[in-house]
Amino acid sequence: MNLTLNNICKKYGSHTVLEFDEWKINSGIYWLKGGNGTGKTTLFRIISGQTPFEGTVLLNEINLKKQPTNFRSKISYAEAEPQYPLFVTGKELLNFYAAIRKASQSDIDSLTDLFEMTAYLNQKIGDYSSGMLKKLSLICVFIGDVSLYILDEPLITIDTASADKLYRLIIEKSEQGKSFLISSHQEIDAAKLKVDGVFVIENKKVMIC
Ligand SMILES: Nc1ncnc2c1ncn2[C@@H]1O[C@H](COP(=O)(O)OP(=O)(O)OP(=O)(O)O)[C@@H](O)[C@H]1O
Repeated sequence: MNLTLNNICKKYGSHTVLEFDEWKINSGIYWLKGGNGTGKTTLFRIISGQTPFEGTVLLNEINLKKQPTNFRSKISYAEAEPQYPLFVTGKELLNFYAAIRKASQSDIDSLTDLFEMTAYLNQKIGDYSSGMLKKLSLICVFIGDVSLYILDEPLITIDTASADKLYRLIIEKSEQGKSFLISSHQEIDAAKLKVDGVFVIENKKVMIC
């Protein structure tokens, strides 16, 4: 995996949030640190094709702006605060993801079992607790086969046991050659997950820590 961002500028109105010439990463697990409002979510939204920006984003030479469908099929993005229609059940949402990403039922079953969500799949999402909703979003992000997983604050609201399961899943996927970009305010437990690089956004630029 090779992700390259060039000549990036992102503004909300007249407020410039990101402005840098180049940022590159190769395969690995990367942690994006930083205080509130530094632009982590904005960076993730740019890379996952969720917000307009000036500049170029390439994943394995696939240009986000020129080949958006191909590009997006290589990335799976989990938002910090996932929002889904409240009137659908967990199962309906997962079936939708499975159809789009051509995943097998057995893959979904093993993810729902892992995060102990199988018993709640027939409930409407509106009845889920915030931790259950977060776990459902983590299951969604792991459905299908992509090159790069982008996890925005994956540890918020989930319990320690679920965090440990998430760490193990990240390691397993990484051993299969998948890459991760993870933002977290909480320290990532180095004994449980070894990262290949730590970055921070400072003065609108992504810097290595
Ligand atoms: N849709 C938007 N419209 C206007 N300003 C925005 C929008 N989204 C983000 N911003 C602003 O851009 C800046 C960066 O926000 P962003 O959410 O990317 O930061 P963050 O590092 O993810 O923050 P946090 O850690 O608090 O989630 C902030 O000043 C924020 O107010």
